Amino acid sequence: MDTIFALASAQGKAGVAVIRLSGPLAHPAAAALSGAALPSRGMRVRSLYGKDGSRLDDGVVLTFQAPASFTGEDVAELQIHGSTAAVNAVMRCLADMDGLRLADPGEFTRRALENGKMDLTQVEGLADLIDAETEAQRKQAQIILAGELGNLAERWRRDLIRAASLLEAVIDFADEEVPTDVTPEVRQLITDVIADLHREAEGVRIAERIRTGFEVAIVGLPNAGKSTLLNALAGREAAITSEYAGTTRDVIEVRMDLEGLPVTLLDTAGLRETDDHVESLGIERAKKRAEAADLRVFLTDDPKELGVQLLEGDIQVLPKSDLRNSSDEGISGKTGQGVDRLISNISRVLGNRTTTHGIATRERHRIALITARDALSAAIAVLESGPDLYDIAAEELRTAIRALEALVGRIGVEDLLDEIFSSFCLGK
Ligand SMILES: Nc1nc2c(ncn2[C@@H]2O[C@H](COP(=O)(O)OP(=O)(O)OP(=O)(O)O)[C@@H](O)[C@H]2O)c(=O)[nH]1
Ligand SMILES: [K+]
Ligand SMILES: [Mg+2]
Repeated sequence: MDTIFALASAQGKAGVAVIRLSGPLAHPAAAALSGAALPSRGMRVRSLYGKDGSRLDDGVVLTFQAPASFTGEDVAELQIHGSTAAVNAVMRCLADMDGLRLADPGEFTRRALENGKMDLTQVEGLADLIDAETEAQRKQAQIILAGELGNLAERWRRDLIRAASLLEAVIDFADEEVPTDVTPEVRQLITDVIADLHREAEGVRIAERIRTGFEVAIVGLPNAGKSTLLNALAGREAAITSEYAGTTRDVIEVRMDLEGLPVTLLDTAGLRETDDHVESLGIERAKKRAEAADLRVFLTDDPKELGVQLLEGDIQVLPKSDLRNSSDEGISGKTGQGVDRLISNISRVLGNRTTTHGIATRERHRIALITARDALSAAIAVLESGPDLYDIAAEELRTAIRALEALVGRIGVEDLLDEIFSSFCLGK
């Protein structure tokens, strides 16, 4: 096994940079750099030296002993000054050592997976945590990273293995008297797992939104003030505004952290009949994106004049409140009036939806869950037909068990790994 190394902290200037080494030569390499032996686990303040004996930098050297490390291998971490030149000097020195090479993206985590330090869902949770920008994303990622989906899958798997072995027992003793009828227990075990799988699969859509962000479209007539509102929400001039009706054509996206929820705001072309070819293309886009969005904010006095229907949860606000008599109604992107209220309305609507989801977060999870669920439903149907078909029911159970094993990466992971790790940054 190669010993790998990489910059574990971000590129660029910083107070401290962390270079991580993992593998059989991690400790000897760190010792060679620091000019003296290191404890098998511990922390030392050391100067680091190049091959020619010149001092490269001072730092802290941490050693972790296999299997008690992130990767499960011997690991060393060099905490040095976060200077591009110092990092480069130390990295060059490591690259020159026999048996050491630069890690591929995600390779530390891949080793952790291979050494059983985490399952596949936890690897995904780690990737999500590193990508997390909002509170909701952080919390969701940490639940998965803690292994809760893996624990659930393990519990389902145990129940299904028990159900399968009860069936096998009946099959094996087909010609003899079976002491008790096992089907009620088998059916109970299976239906309980089906209910759990169903609930988790249903929750993925929302969890996926927390991961990737909710889309909120601003919709209205031309000149309603949509782009001005977008800019007020974004706190910057993301979209062109002007007194000309039909200014916005392309959909303009602004990513925001809305009270902890990741939201992509969409500014769209004003809806109207038009002979302008380009504008009508923009209006087509506006309609499509607004329809697909998780939530629509209608900036209008009357949704009917837009020819659209308000769906449950959609928000209607009266435009240009600064030009109206009653001051507490409506919104003004120009003065900022009502903008905070709109933000809390959006996050309340989206927040209400996020309370229902479970632990599974990805389309990959959903596919594994429904594959298992459908196999179990088939097993239940077959069970009704009596003992002759128990072997078919048992086969359906094994299909479900395999799907759960794939979920946590116990089987069939190789083809998935490259895809998952391609999203990892170097040094992770
Ligand atoms: N008084 C007032 N004027 C506004 C407000 N919002 C926008 N305006 C003005 O109304 C005009 C249109 O604003 P935009 O933000 O470009 O409107 P829009 O809905 O994006 O227009 P299109 O992209 O053409 O559909 C501009 O002259 C803005 O300065 C507001 O809240 N109050
Ligand atoms: K305009
Ligand atoms: Mg506009």
